[in-house]
Amino acid sequence: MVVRKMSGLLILGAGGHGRTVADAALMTGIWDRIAFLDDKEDLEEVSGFPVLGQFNLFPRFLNDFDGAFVAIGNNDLRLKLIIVLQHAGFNVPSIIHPHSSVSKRSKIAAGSIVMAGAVVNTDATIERGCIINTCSSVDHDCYVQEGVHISPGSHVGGTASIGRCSWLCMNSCIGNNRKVGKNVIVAAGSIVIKDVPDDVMVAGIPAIIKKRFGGDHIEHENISLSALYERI
Ligand SMILES: CC(=O)SCCNC(=O)CCNC(=O)[C@H](O)C(C)(C)COP(=O)(O)OP(=O)(O)OC[C@H]1O[C@@H](n2cnc3c(N)ncnc32)[C@H](O)[C@@H]1OP(=O)(O)O
Repeated sequence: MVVRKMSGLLILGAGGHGRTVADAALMTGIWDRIAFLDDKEDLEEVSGFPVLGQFNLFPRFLNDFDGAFVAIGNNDLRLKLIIVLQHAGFNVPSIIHPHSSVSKRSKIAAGSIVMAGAVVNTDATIERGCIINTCSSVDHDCYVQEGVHISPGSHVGGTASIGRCSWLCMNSCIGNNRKVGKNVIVAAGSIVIKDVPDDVMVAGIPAIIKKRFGGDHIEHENISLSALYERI
């Protein structure tokens, strides 16, 4: 008889996104024991899964779980926490929902999730800590940098690139070959037909710049674990 090894997954963030991550993880058949950490006080259980304490307790659980995953919607914070976990020695997996379609020729990096109904096409790269949310698509040869969230129903045409920590809100579209900068928000339902610079919010059809942000990017890899943790 073949006995399949199952594993425990610790999820940081017990909100709606966290519970969706738990669901996807269980659906893969790779994980069979889920527990959460969450900074909400006195939370002991969500959807039948235990909440073991607040985020800062994570080092305690290094030997109790085979993987740890960050399920926080804020792109910058999600990426920082993933880096903290990796520096602390945790295995941070990627999670691919079995009802998504992910090309064998694509790359899905650590801490990224591809949700149900999503498509990642051939030779696309999804870097660390991205959310490829429900029924979205990232087409051939795209490059999606770290910490990006592609919201439900959004589509990225072939050979486009999306910069670090950008957020494509629901039902937005990025034209093929377009470059979207870092720390960009593309508002819901917008269609991007021209390249978008860093640190802006764009909206509409065609999408135009509506807001400009400060541009406070942190080079995460170059700062120490303690410095990173202080920033969280
Ligand atoms: C599983 C899940 O649930 S994943 C979560 C998915 N969530 C989403 O996709 C969030 C969707 N929310 C949006 O798209 C919001 O509109 C946001 C986040 C972009 C709003 O950003 P804000 O900074 O609050 O924008 P604000 O309301 O100040 O609007 C600024 C300007 O953009 C315009 N604008 C905002 N959103 C849109 C939009 N979707 N389409 C067109 N124009 C828009 C406003 O009309 C305003 O224009 P004006 O300056 O000419 O008057």
